[in-house]
Amino acid sequence: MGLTEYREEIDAIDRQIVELFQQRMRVAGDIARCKQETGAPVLDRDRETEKMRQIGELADENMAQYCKMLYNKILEMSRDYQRRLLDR
Ligand SMILES: O=C(O)C(=O)C[C@]1(C(=O)O)C=C[C@@H](O)C=C1
Repeated sequence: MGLTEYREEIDAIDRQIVELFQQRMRVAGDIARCKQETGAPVLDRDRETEKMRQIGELADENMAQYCKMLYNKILEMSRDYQRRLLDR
């Protein structure tokens, strides 16, 4: 495979990432509305700790560090989106 084919492969992967990321953010929005009803805080430290542990388990050993960096960012954006929706 050459550069063009590799880039096409990356483009196809990015289409999936964008779609899945948006799906995840929409579900985070649904969770925000649940939290609004119960008055629960946006940040759930225990859930995030467990999530980061899961990610470390799911990832290949040489990718775990990068997957955790990615999820730190994803969780930050998820909380940001929830706070924006809830206006808090
Ligand atoms: O599980 C929740 O309570 C969520 O709000 C979702 C989520 C996530 O994006 O995974 C976001 C914020 C919380 O701190 C924990 C997890």
